[in-house]
Amino acid sequence: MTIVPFLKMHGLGNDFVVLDARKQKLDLTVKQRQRLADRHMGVGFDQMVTLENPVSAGADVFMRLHNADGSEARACGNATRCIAARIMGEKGHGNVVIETVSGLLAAEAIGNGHIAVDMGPAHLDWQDIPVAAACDTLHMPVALGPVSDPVGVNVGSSHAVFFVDDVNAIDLPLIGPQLENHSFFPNRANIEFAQIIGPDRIRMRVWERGAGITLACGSGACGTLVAAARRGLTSRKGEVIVDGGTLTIEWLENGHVRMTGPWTLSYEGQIDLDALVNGHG
Ligand SMILES: N[C@H](CCC[C@H](N)C(=O)O)C(=O)O
Repeated sequence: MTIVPFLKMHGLGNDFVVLDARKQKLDLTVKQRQRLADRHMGVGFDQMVTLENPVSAGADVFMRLHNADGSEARACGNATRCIAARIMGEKGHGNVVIETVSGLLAAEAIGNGHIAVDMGPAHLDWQDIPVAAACDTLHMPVALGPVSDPVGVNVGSSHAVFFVDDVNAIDLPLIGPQLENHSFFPNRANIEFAQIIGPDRIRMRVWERGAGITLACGSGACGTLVAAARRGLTSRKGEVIVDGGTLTIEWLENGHVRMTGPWTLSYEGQIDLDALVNGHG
């Protein structure tokens, strides 16, 4: 038996299983993660977060991320707010630094249960997305059915943002997976569809790399605001309205992206990981 501290947390309906591996090492296989992610056989999640002891000085915790398909994710905005809130509770103060494979993320409690996170710099070069061929990421040569000409942004995770007239008219389950796995994205990509509502408001829906349709994607909201500002469609600060709620995103003058929004904890307990991931049937 491997009894592990277990949390179910949510950022605007983007849902996470949080396993605490700070006292005992956890090393799940891809198949075991997929089993845990299964909403019928396991517990279900968009991303799984494993908390580990930090490596870098100044970090309060290390956050490792995996998608529902078992693959590793390099950033997750919604999970970062959840973990920041959790670690703030542990430490008893409102400023924490979360370490990830993509770097150190500083988070701050700003009241009303909201957390602001510096998601780090928005990377815009084609090699940073990454994409298969040299291009200006402001206009990437990708098209499928009714959508074309996305903007590429890497905010720890890779995003391709397509601007559309009506996000509700997009057949996400049809074109989402084809774009995620498009040959132009050698490491796959998160795919956002964005509709400009006003100079500081964007409606966005997402097909997440490794997780499919989710109700929200924090790094995707960051990428979307940066893409819109680069195209001159919005200012550098605005609200991104996803299916699960609203995030405030600001592309700071120093090139970093600041994301502000809520978090939720719905369950706290322990699980027998062996029984759950290996199954009985
Ligand atoms: N839900 C996450 C995004 C996860 C990105 C992941 N799907 C990948 O890059 O593989 C968020 O709130 O930012």
